[in-house]
Amino acid sequence: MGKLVSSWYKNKTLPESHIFPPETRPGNLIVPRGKNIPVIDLSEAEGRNRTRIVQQILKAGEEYGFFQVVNHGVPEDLIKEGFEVLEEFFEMPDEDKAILYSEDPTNRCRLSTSGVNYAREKVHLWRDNLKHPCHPDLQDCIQLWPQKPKRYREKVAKFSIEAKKLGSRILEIVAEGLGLERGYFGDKLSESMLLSVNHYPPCPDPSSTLRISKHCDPYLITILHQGGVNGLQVFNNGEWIGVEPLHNAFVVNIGNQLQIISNDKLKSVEHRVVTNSNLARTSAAFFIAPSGDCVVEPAKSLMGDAAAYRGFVFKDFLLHYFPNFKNNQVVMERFRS
Ligand SMILES: O=C(O)CCC(=O)C(=O)O
Ligand SMILES: [Fe+2]
Repeated sequence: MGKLVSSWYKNKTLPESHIFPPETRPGNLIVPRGKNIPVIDLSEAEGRNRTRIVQQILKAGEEYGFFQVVNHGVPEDLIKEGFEVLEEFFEMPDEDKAILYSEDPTNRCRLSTSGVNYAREKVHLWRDNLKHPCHPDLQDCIQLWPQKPKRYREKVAKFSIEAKKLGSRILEIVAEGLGLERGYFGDKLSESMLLSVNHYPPCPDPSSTLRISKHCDPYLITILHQGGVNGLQVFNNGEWIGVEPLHNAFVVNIGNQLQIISNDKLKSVEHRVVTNSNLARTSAAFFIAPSGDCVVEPAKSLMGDAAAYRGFVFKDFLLHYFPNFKNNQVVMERFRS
């Protein structure tokens, strides 16, 4: 519990345990100006401009693996109240948070620090994290969630229902763009949803550590709200580009499973989060994922001459992903045909 960055960071210099080796330090934190991931206005998705929106999303998924959506239909006050309660959670005194602290990666609802397996890490990340399921059975999942702050369950339930709806809407658009039936992703391929809340305190030496080191998300698609503080960077054409925090936007990124199902048409792209010396940052990632026993494989109609991947059971993907996530090529190579 005392290991949470938020419990000890004040008035400290960066400890040895959080200093990255030179080759993976972020070093130069300045990202090129004027380079951004596409911003897509979803208010037009249901009207006569739908085809254009479908094309924009597909193009963004092919070129960047990332895009932002605005006018997405999730009510602003619901996002605001959801975020308030998530921030309040991390501001609670240590004794209130201690009940949920765990270093066991198999724990379904847990507060932790750094990466998935603290004990096995050589260097630790500058982040604390709260993770729990929100779907398929919300009522069942809620029983696992924090009981404090008092409004946590109510506000986060509302937020996660909306995030799931938005995810389903985007997956329908993606299916349409790929020439698949609209409900292609609707069943087992998107049966689960995990909420991962990152809290990153201000850091005394941003050039030597990271909030999250470079990785691809192993799931189907991620719906992320990055709060109002920057730090998220996406690797594109040999350089890191910043993802600007836009008022009332969600960031969407293609997970490894969507790259596989699309037979490499859509790209799951590496991203990382750099630290900041004066501001704390809280972000909420909703990971939409297949059920553990779901078979994932390239869609038949997208295989062309050959399937780029063999079929596998999703839980086997995760078993291979977590020990290898630092190298996306190694992760994906195992499942290539
Ligand atoms: O904090 C962020 O903006 C991104 C977090 C992220 O990449 C993740 O949780 O997988
Ligand atoms: Fe991520």
